[in-house]
Amino acid sequence: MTDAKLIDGTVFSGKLRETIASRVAEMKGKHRITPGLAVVLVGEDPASQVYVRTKGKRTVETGMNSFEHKLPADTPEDSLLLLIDSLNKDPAVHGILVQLPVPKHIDTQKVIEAIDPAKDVDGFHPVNVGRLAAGMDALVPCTPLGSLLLLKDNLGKLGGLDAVVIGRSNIVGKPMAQLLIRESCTVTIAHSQTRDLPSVVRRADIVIAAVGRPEMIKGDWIKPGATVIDVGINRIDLPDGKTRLVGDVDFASAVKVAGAITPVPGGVGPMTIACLLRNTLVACARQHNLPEVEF
Ligand SMILES: Nc1nc(=O)c2c([nH]1)NC[C@@H]1CN(c3ccc(C(=O)N[C@@H](CCC(=O)O)C(=O)O)cc3)C=[N+]21
Repeated sequence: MTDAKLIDGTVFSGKLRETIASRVAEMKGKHRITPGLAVVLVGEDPASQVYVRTKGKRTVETGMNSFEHKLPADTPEDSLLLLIDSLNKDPAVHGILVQLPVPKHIDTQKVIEAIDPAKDVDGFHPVNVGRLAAGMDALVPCTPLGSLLLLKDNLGKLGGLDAVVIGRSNIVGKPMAQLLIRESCTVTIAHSQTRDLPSVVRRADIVIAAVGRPEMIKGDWIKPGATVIDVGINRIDLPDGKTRLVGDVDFASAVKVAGAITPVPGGVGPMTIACLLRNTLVACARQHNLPEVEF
């Protein structure tokens, strides 16, 4: 059998960002509105710093305003909540993202609930979680949304397909399952207590791997021809002291069996950032009662 088709998230996200940039230009030209994204980082975690820098760069490239707020690791919870309140009220800010995880002395749920749901471009606020579950217009979490766009680009209509989502987090697993239900897939959510995970995965036309365990899902778990979306981003240590990024899927064995598969890096990761910009544009349009932008 020939190897699986590679689903190129770098190329696809680049095209998506070009589309977003042209809508932003139109919004600036026609309506004199520049969409703005505020990103808040608490602490100095090096991976988070790199990631926030990339987001800021992409935001500006797309023609939007980027507002970065870097706070020390010992920032009191109250100060963070006050900053969020001021961003909620700032008319130049249409989207707010607080980089997670936040330091342990800060209550993550309190932070999420402090963000105005209309500006919650992560889609983590209970109002957006509920709206997605109820099939209403919502701001949808970026990683599941990016994964869905890749699936639709590869498979077209998803109705009737068997999808298995491995992982039940609020950030990926649960919203991913909601999106797949909305597309009329038959959805199974697997997790650490699922019995005989390999045989559950073997049923699936669509496999979404979001467990956070390096290379856990093996090729012989995959139904031949299935589409595999690897959401995992794990940095592993190599014997020579260097590090390497790997997904939750054992790529070398899965690529022999799957019909199509996302690589890590260069798969879902870049789509997450593109969808963040997409959500900022959508949020901006809604806040100004402009016609919906559809992607
Ligand atoms: N409130 C919040 N929202 C988030 O969306 C959020 C967050 N907090 N905290 C951290 C995680 C992580 N995350 C990534 C997004 C893109 C890449 C990405 O573009 N990765 C590239 C390159 C990775 C590399 O080379 O390091 C790739 O996979 O090809 C990675 C990681 C969003 N997160």
